[in-house]
Amino acid sequence: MSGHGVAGLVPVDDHRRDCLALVAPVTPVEVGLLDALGRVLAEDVVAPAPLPGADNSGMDGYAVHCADVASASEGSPVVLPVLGDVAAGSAAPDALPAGSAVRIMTGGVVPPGADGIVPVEQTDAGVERVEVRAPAEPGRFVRRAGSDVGAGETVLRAGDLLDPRRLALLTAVGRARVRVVGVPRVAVLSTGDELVAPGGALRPGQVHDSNGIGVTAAARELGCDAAHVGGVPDDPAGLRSALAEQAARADVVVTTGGVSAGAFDVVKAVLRETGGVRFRRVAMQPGMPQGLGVLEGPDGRRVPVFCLPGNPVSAMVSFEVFVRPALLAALGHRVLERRRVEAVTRSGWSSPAGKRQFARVRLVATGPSGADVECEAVGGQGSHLAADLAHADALAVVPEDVTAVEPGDRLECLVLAGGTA
Ligand SMILES: Nc1nc2c(c(=O)[nH]1)N[C@H]1C(S)=C(S)[C@@H](COP(=O)(O)OP(=O)(O)OC[C@H]3O[C@@H](n4cnc5c(N)ncnc54)[C@H](O)[C@@H]3O)O[C@H]1N2
Ligand code: MOO
Repeated sequence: MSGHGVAGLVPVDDHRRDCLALVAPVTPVEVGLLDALGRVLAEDVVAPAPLPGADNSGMDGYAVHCADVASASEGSPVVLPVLGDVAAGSAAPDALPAGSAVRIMTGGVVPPGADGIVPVEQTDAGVERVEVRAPAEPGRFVRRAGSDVGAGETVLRAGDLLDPRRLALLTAVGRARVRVVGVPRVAVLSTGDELVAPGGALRPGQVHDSNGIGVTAAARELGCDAAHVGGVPDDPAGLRSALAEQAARADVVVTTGGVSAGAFDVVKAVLRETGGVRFRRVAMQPGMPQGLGVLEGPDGRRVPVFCLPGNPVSAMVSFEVFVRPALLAALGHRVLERRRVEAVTRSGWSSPAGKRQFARVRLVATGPSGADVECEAVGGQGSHLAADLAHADALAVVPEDVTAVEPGDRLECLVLAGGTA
């Protein structure tokens, strides 16, 4: 324990570090380029040939010897015979003799000997002979071989995130497939006798299993192959067999519920028996009770398991703070953090002593340029207020030693996906 701790509570950063230590990037796989979108590159990519592959024209016009058209002007054009056409994709043209021109299109290979391009707008657009009405500058509008990428140049490195621009670059250097970090299979087990599958009719005391959908969707949003394995009743035998099944096939297991001090907190009871899972109280609100560890699968498989508290806001915020970075690390990402903005709060609220609070806030862009950000609390901070979480743009981080947030205070906010600022 470090810092201003409350006895028995594990600091948020320590728990986060322990969660990250449980995961490693998934074994790489080779995929087609469109399947690599949003994935992390698992190899360095070297361009085998230069880009462009040859000197080519940057304009539709005529390739010429610049010396031939040095005197050309509107009033006194130079007339040259046109020996042929070079389109983008045409075979490499023959050398251009002095005193002649070829019609060339953007991307067409500049014939050897030609050292400049006259754009078609500065000519009469002739087909057999052309009237050139302006001089050409040597090298102007010629896109040199290798000016974009040199042969042997490393264009992307292992660890780079593949976005559309990078997929286009990989294609340009000749790739159709690429090695990327694999996708973790994430199994989400929500637990509780009171849970009813989405859309099911509720008897008094029952709730719809919103954590199952919320946590599974949050894992999918990152790019994981996540499945909601179902609401598991508070029955030790049933939970044991559900966990054993997932330990045999999943790469990461996430449970929700059953980790506090209740008489039926079955996740804690069952996983404590295995010895591979620790339960602790983390110095945060919401999300105090947490479990983490490893499930032993067949053939020595070791599957990280994260046990999140059942309260709906606690489950989602715990995912955000602990599981999201761990899954991003499994996906090979370098950046594991949400974007942070500093915001001046318009409203005040209380925060528990000795706990880092992740408060649901709405962000408001202010100032003449909209670059300043203010925030205000969305509703209360109770762990059952799931609608407020759904309406929040960000989680404001209230430090452990702050018990009252006052209007005008400056807070660091983790910007959530779909937020407006
Ligand atoms: N005596 C104590 N009671 C509680 C403590 C404590 O330290 N001592 N901690 C509280 C805190 S903090 C939290 S957070 C919760 C965590 O409880 P569990 O992880 O054991 O979760 P459950 O008891 O199973 O459920 C809590 C709450 O959340 C609802 N829930 C559960 N799963 C779902 C789901 N999949 N979808 C929607 N809602 C769900 C459940 O119905 C309960 O209302 O414990 C406090 N208590
Ligand atoms: O700390 Mo529990 O996670 O809110 O209410």
